[in-house]
Amino acid sequence: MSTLRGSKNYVWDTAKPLGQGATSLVYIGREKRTGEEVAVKVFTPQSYQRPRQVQTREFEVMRRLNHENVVRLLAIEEEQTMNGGEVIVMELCPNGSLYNVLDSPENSYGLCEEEFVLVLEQVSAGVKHCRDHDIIHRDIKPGNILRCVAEDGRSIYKLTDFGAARELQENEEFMSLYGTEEYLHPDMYEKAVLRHVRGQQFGVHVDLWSLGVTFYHAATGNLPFRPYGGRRNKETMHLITTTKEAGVISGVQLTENGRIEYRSELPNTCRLSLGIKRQVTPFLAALLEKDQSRTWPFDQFFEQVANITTKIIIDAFCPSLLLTMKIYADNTDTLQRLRELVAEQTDIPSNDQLLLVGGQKLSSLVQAQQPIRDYHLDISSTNPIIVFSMSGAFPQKVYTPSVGQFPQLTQAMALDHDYPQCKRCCGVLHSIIEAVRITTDTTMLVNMAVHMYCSHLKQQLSVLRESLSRLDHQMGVVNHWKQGAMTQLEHHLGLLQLTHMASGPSSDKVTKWVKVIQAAHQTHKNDCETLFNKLQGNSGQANAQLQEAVSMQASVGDWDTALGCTPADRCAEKVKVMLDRMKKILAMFKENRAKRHLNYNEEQIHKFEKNKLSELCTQARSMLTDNCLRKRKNLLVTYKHWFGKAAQCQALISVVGASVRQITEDHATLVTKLKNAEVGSSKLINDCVVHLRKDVAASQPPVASQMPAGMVNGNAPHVRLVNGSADVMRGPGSGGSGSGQFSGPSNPTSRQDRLDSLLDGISTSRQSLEELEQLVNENTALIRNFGSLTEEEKNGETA
Ligand SMILES: Nc1ncnc2c1ncn2[C@@H]1O[C@H](COP(=O)(O)OP(=O)(O)OP(=O)(O)O)[C@@H](O)[C@H]1O
Repeated sequence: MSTLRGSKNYVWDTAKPLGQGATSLVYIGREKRTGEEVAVKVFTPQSYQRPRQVQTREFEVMRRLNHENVVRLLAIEEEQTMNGGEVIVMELCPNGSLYNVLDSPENSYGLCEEEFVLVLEQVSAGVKHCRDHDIIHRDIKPGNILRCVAEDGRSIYKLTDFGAARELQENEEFMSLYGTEEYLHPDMYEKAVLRHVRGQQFGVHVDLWSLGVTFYHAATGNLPFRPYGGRRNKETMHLITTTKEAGVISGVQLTENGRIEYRSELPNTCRLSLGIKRQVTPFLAALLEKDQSRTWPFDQFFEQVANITTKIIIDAFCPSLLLTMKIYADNTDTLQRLRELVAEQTDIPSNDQLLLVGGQKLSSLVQAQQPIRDYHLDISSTNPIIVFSMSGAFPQKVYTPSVGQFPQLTQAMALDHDYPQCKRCCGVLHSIIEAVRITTDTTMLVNMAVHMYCSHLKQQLSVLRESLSRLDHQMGVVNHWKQGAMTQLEHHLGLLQLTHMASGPSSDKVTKWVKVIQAAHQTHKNDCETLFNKLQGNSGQANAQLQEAVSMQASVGDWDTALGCTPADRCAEKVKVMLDRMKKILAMFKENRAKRHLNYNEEQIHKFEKNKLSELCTQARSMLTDNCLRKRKNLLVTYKHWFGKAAQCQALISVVGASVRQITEDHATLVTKLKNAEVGSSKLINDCVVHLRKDVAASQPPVASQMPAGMVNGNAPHVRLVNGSADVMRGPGSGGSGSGQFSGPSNPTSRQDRLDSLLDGISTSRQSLEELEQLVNENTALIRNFGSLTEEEKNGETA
C-alpha cells in the first residue's frame, strides 16, 4: 500500500516521519508543481478532541508571523482523503532541533561560544517578532527551536510549534496550561504538574522563564533545576524553583532526599569563556526569576540580548594564568575600559598591565580615546593581545581546563544503562579533546608570549641605547657651546675693559659694571658646571646599567619551545582515535538496547566491548592528566621562573628609562641655564653699554646727522647682526686681543656704524642652542673686528 498522501498542492510520504509531537506527526513533503521540499504537519485524531478555536489558533498565529527566526508557514490545506483534516505546510528545517544539537555527545557540556551566541541572538529575535505581534509562545524549549544551515555553513535557529501560542498583551493574563514541564514557569508547573488548584493567572513573563531554562541548557548541556530521580521527583522540582534565592541559576539534588546544591555561577565544565560568562550569568539569573515583581519586561530582555550579541569580542591571552580570554567590549569602549575588562579576568590591575599585540605595545598602536571598534588590528585567537604584569607580579590563581567526569561503569551488563553510559563517556571524551586542544594551544601561546616579551625587552634596550648615545652626543655639543658661551662672556668683559681704558671720565663706573658682571658671570658658571658634572655622572651610570640590562636580556632569551604539550605530541589526534572507537561501541550498544534481548554470543561481544569502553576511559584520562596537564604544570613552573628573570630585566630597563628621562630633563635645564647665563650677562652688558653711551654722548658734542637714534635718546640699541664666520674655539680672547680678521660687512657706511654693530651684537640674546652657538660665533667675529678699529672709533667718533 502506498504511503504517499497529499493535499491540493502538496504530497508527503508517511513512511518516515520527521518528528512526532503530542498532537501531530510531521513529514517531509514536496510541492507538486516545483518539487520543492517542505514539512507537512498532520494532526493526530486525538488533536481533534480539542476545542475548534484551540485547533485553529495555531493556524491564525502562524499566518501573522513572518520572520527569519520563525518557521515560515507556506500553506494550510485540506488533506485529500475521506475524512482528512487541515494540514500545515511549512518550510523544511532539515537539521533537527536545538534539542538534537544538545543531545549530541559533542555538546554534552553545552554549546561552544559561537553557537551559543547564535542561539541567544536568533531565538530572541524570533521571540521579539512574536512579541511585536502580541503573541506568547508558551512552549519554548530546545525541541521547539529548529535548525537550518545557511549557505555559509552557519546555523539558523527558528522558533516552531505554535500549538500552544496565543495572542496576549503584556498586561493580560491567561489560565490554560501548556508547555513542557522542565521548562515551565514554577507557577504553571504547580498548576499543570502538581495539580494544585489555586486559580492562578499567568502573564507573558512565563515565556521568559522558559527562555532562561532553554539558554541555561544551551550553555551547559544540562537543565538548571534537577531533582534526584528527574521528572518523577516533582515536589522537589517545585521546591528547588520556588525556594531558590534571587541570583541563583541552578539547583541540583545529587542524592535521594539529599541537599540541594544551589549555584549562582555556570559550572566549570561549561565551554563558554569567562568573558561571556560574566555577561550571561546575571542575564540568566534575571530570566530565572519567579517573583513577578522582579522579572524583566520583554523590552529589557531584548535590550540585554542586543547588549551581549553586539559586543566586540577581543582575543587575549595571559601567560601567567595560562588563560585564553575573550574580552566582550562595547563599541564605544576605549583602551582604559579594555584594560579594566582584562583586569576583571586576570586580577592584574589596569595600571600594571603590559598589553602586546604582534610584539608591539597596544598603547603605541592605538590612541587612548580611540573607540575599540576603530582598532584596525589583526587580533585573533591565534594572534591575541598578550597580557603581562609590568611589575612582574604573578597571580595566585591558575586555570586548568575542566573536563567532565566519566561515569562509574558497572561490570554487569545492563542494556538499558549501557547505551546512555557510553554516550556520557563519549561526551567526556569530547571534553577531553577540547582540554587537550586548549593545552596545546596554550603551549603555542606561551612560546609566542615569551618571544614577544623578549623582543619587547630588546626594543626598549635599543631605544634606550639610542637615547643615551644621542644624549652623549648632545652633552658634547652643550659642552662645546658651554665653553663657547663662557668664553664669549669673558670676551664681553674684555671688551668692557677695553671700553674702560677708553672711557677716561667714566672709568669708575665701568669698574663697577665689570664687578657686577663678573659676579653674575661667576654664579652662572658655577651653576652650569655643577649641573654639567651631575649630568656626566648620571649618564655614565645609565650607560653602565644599560650594559647590565643588555646582558640580562641575553640570558632571558633562553627559552625551550619544546616545553608543554605541543602539536608534535599529537595528543588531540590520539584522543580522537579513542573517540572513534568509543562511537563504534556506542552504535553497538544502541542496537543492542533496541534488541532488548541478546543471544549468548552477542552478550559476550557486548561484554568485551564494555571492557574496551572502560579501558578507553582509563587511557583518555591518563593521557590528559599524566601527560598533557602534567606538562602544562611544568610549563607554568618554567614560565614563572623565566618571567621572574624577564621581570628583573624589565625592572632594570625601567630604572635606565627613568635615568634617561631625568638626564633629558637635566639637559634641558642646563640649556636653559646657559641661555639665561648668556641673556643675563648680555643684558647687564647692554645696560652698561647704554649707560656708557649716555656718558660718552654727554661728554662730547654729537654730530647729529651721523648719530643713530638709539644713542641719542638712550634707548636699547636696535639689533643689527653681523654675519661672522670665525670658529668660536679659535681661542678665548682672540678677538679681544685683535689677532683675528674682520669678517663683517666689507664696506661699512661709517666707523660709527661698525662700532654700533659691535655693541649691538654684545647685547643680543637668542632662543635656541643653534642660535646661541651662532651668536657665539658672531660675537667672536665682532670682538675680532673690534681689534681693527682705531681708538677714536672705539670711543664713538666718526671719521
Ligand atoms: N518545519 C519543520 N521542519 C522539520 N521538522 C519539523 C518541522 N516542524 C516540526 N518538525 C519536527 O516534528 C516534531 C513535532 O513538531 P511540533 O513540535 O510542531 O509538533 P506538536 O505535536 O505540536 O509537538 P508538541 O508535543 O511539542 O506540542 C518537531 O519536534 C520536529 O522534530
